[in-house]
Amino acid sequence: MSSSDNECPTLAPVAQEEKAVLQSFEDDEDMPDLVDTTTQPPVAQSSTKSSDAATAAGVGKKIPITIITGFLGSGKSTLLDYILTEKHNYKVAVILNEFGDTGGIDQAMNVGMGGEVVEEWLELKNGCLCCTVKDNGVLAIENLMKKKGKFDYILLETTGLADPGPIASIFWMDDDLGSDIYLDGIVTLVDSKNVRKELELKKEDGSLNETAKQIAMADRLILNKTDLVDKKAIDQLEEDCRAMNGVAQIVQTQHSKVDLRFVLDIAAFDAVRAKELEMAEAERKQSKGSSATDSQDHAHDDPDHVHGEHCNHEQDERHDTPVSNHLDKSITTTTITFHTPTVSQKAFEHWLQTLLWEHRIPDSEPSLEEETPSEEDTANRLDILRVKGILKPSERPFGTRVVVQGVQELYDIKDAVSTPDQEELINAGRVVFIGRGLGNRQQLLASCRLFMDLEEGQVSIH
Ligand SMILES: Nc1nc2c(ncn2[C@@H]2O[C@H](COP(=O)(O)OP(=O)(O)OP(=O)(O)O)[C@@H](O)[C@H]2O)c(=O)[nH]1
Repeated sequence: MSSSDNECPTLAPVAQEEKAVLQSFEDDEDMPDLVDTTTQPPVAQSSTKSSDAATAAGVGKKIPITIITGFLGSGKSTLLDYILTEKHNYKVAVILNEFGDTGGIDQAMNVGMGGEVVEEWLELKNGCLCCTVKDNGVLAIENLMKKKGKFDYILLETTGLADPGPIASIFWMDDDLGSDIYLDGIVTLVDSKNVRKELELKKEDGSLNETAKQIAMADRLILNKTDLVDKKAIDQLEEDCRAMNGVAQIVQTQHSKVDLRFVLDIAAFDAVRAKELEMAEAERKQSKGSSATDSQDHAHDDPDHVHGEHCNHEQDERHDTPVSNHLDKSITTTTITFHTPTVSQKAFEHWLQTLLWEHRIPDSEPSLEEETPSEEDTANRLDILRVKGILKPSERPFGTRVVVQGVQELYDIKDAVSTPDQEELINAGRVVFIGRGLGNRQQLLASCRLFMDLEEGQVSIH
């Protein structure tokens, strides 16, 4: 499937829903068995179209994994619960990626509820499934994969304090795992009532906080708990989220109830279409337009604005609800479009590597590796959280298209499998960057032209 499709694919009916939940284990050797926790009668579905993954329940087929993330209390467990009790044609294995030892049981008890009590689950040792415990995490998944054939979808719920980047990279980049599973997408729950406060939480080292990263890296954003905010505020929140992440599809909901096609089997890391990226850009522009009008007489637009007695807009109901334009404005989405038949992949990668690895927009000057970064450097530091694009490399036979994917410092370029859309036939491609420090677009454009040896007009930025 293509994530660019406006309509998500429909899932086939199931003869028997089977939920595979894993029991907890104390060490890496003690791998749990998959257990059936539910046997429920089939419910008629609206379609009979089957997904590739769903029909690939046997050995030798890749299994999709969806990462479900979001800040504490945003509704991740509620979503898991909802997915597991809804009808679909997947036999789902759930991984709870816990942090610390207090929340695990509560969360595990939330999993797989459908009237029944789930008695067994997998709680990954050492909590956070990030770089420091990557090997354990990989081992756990490898062991899990030995049970292949008993399930055909993996849902991984992160802790609310997780940076989804390292977790995603495990499943996206690990060569051993890569043969068995693929990262289908990152789904981020947003607590519509509290997200603005969460985004204000500062990290001591000046790095981006987890909520910001979770929103920026999402393929799907679920604005949850809309019952706790008024409609105007939730619409504003959607606009603000789109300004941060212009490529994620966004839905508003309560109690994490979403069409399962919105979150499962979205192939976000495979199917990238130029048209889709262009649509994201158009939506973003629309959002900006309405925000600009809105902010003309509204001091909330000032990132340093603090609400208080001096506020001259007490009538604004947003004072009682999440207030507009207080999402992390340092994170933006920027789109580069190449208006040439092809571009050099080698040159592009060179440029991309500097952006991602040196955390700066390169000009002709190389960085001084040994130099301790000043406060100003830290403030201006480029932090690209997500890259998504499609290119036609000049080094390849004409017409060949490649998909560019990046999560934090990792990136991957592989051949596109989708048929080209009109946009891809016309130009050499389009790449979207989401991150902090992308505000100076002219500098970014100049840097791109320099590295890729492009004339004015051969590349544009939005
Ligand atoms: N009012 C309201 N409450 C909700 C909604 N969605 C979830 N909740 C409640 O919010 C609380 C937290 O939801 P969870 O699903 O446990 O959130 P979580 O993200 O898994 O939380 P952590 O495990 O702490 O990170 C629970 O009491 C839910 O019942 C909603 O749309 N509206």
